[in-house]
Amino acid sequence: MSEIGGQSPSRHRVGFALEPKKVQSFLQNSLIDHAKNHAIELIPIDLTTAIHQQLPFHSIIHKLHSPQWTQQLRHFSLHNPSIPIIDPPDAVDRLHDRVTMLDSVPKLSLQNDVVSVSVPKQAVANDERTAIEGLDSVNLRFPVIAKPLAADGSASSHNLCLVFDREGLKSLNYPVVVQEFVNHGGAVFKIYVAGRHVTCVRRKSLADITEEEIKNLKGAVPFSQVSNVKGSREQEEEGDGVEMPPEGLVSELGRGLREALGLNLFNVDVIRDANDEKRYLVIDINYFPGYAKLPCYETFFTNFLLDVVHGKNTV
Ligand SMILES: O=P(O)(O)O[C@@H]1[C@@H](OP(=O)(O)O)[C@H](OP(=O)(O)O)[C@H](O)[C@H](OP(=O)(O)O)[C@H]1OP(=O)(O)O
Ligand SMILES: Nc1ncnc2c1ncn2[C@@H]1O[C@H](COP(=O)(O)OP(=O)(O)O)[C@@H](O)[C@H]1O
Ligand SMILES: [Mg+2]
Ligand SMILES: [Mg+2]
Repeated sequence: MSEIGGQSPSRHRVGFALEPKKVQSFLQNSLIDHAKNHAIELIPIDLTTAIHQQLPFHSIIHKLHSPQWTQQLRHFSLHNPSIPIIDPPDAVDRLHDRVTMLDSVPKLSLQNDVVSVSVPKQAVANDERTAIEGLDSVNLRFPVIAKPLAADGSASSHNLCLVFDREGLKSLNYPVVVQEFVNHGGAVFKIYVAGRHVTCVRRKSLADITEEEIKNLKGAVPFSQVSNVKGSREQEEEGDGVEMPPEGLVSELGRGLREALGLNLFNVDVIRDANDEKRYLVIDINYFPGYAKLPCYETFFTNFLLDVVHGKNTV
């Protein structure tokens, strides 16, 4: 466990401003101990007390959504310009909107003979009418996936729907992004970035939708229920047997997005089109995601913190 009192002056103290749930899932003893072995102390910031009263910190990492917190952080940063805030709140904000989060991807122009990286066709809709207009404007056909425009960490921001026809557009909680649904073999690749460190894992995803299902399914199906819909197929755990993306793609995408977004701590959800194995699509980017789910997250994250300690490689 971290020592709050009596820390040696040579220790680098990192303050973490996180929801209690995230403190529990992320700041595990195994990480705290591993970092401590490298002279780094990880300290949860007490959110009920001003930050300056909890000094010294040599750097601050944060994932909190309230405007009051952001204001407090900006104020603190203004008066303590030598303490790095990882990452800048304005850059983090860009990930809280499902359109702006993907803006950088096409600008990276990641394509060659073997792979291309893009985003699914999509349009923003404020109501049923603008949804229909939006789908027309980008030449999208059903089925589509509807995602809340705000990706602000609220439970509702993860309530997604598959929409099979116009009728299904009636029941959505607007504003949403209506997005091309791409069959991708039931596996999503999650690329985790922590500064210059990048790694990729494969996870279970939505099952593909068959032509038969497209003919038979109607309305809107909230995600959590998709696997219960009659006719939808079983999928393998964790997308077993699905080939991983090339390493070059993983590192280039991680590095390129880190620079373009001006962020150190995020992950990227990527799928591969089941009908075109060259076509990779970025569908989601999350700020300070669940690193603890990575194998050896203690080493992965501490290596990033060591870069911070040595003042290198933060964007
Ligand atoms: O809690 P976890 O470990 O599942 O992490 C969540 C992430 O899971 P992942 O690492 O991508 O598998 C999760 O990623 P997804 O959006 O599910 O792809 C989010 O980043 C989530 O944060 P928020 O609710 O959007 O603020 C993350 O939740 P918080 O832990 O930040 O609340
Ligand atoms: N365009 C898409 N085509 C096919 N499946 C998708 C698409 N977008 C999302 N999904 C599926 O929905 C899941 C959740 O979508 P995502 O955009 O990552 O939202 P969240 O922020 O809630 O994780 C993905 O992991 C994937 O299984
Ligand atoms: Mg996701
Ligand atoms: Mg997300």
